[in-house]
Amino acid sequence: METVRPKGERGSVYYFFVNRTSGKGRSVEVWNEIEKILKEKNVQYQAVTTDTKEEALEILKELLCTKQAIQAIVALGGDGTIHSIMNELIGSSVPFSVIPTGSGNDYARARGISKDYRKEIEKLLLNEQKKIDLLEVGNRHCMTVVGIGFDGKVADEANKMKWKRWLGGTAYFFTILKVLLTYKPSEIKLKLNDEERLFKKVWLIAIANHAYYGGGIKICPIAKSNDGKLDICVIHSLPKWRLLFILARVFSGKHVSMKGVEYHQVEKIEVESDEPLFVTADGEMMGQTPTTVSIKKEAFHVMN
Ligand SMILES: Nc1ncnc2c1ncn2[C@@H]1O[C@H](COP(=O)(O)OP(=O)(O)OP(=O)(O)O)[C@@H](O)[C@H]1O
Repeated sequence: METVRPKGERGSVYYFFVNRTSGKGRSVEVWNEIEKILKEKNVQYQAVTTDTKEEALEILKELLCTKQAIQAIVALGGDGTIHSIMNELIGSSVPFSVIPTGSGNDYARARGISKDYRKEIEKLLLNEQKKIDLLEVGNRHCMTVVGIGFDGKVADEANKMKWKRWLGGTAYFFTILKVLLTYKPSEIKLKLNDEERLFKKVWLIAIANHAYYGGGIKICPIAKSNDGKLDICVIHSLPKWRLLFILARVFSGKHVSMKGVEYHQVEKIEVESDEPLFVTADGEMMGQTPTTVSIKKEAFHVMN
């Protein structure tokens, strides 16, 4: 860790949490460039470079306990890094920011946060803040999308893949095709706010705060994190071959008008299934159904 003094409020420090494992090891390269900019601009900062989330969260926890004046916590990583840091930060008023260096970067994609770190650092130094909604799933929070069913299985397989980080977004695409060969749809009971619905053959349920997951899949194209709503996409009652047509249109978000696709906006959803299904949030495994997801309005302070 290195500290450089100061600009802006005396004693306020920007903390950069650099996940060495995200992307293709890109975080550290990007961090080295960012550090040069911060030194040029005489910005007060500290870097925390970590190989595991446990290590990062322990340091973050200690930092939040010290009452140190924190200007912002900035993550260099992908959606998994954002997920773990956000879950630790929630409840504090410390603002969060991200420089996307992961393989999927769906949070950044949805919010228009670019990989041009120079531009993002300029924005960061303006110190403008806003509050965004989060999804609450069990005792965790999610920034982007909760995936249940087929996509939960895909995320599980993709996370196990050693070569995921070398393929980037394409990793998810290949995994989708692999899971498609064996996956069987399930019977699902949904409670959408107070309305109960039974679906006989559900392939997937996506519950979104932002539009994208899986490295650019625009599953809930109109999802926004400032509307106090969960966007829900249910894909059901289709033969397997028709899923390929949906897949072909989901990257542009045009699948929502297709047969077998239902779209809802609610504040709370409860999901029960005839057999346990994987539940993921921000691409990280959360557990299995049954589960409840609700919106937490303006629950998180962000800077970009
Ligand atoms: N601060 C951290 N330092 C080290 N490892 C972390 C940290 N936060 C999370 N991790 C772990 O690193 C893994 C990979 O990180 P991340 O998901 O950000 O990168 P990615 O998989 O390349 O990007 P994306 O999720 O956008 O596809 C996560 O699944 C998580 O277990």
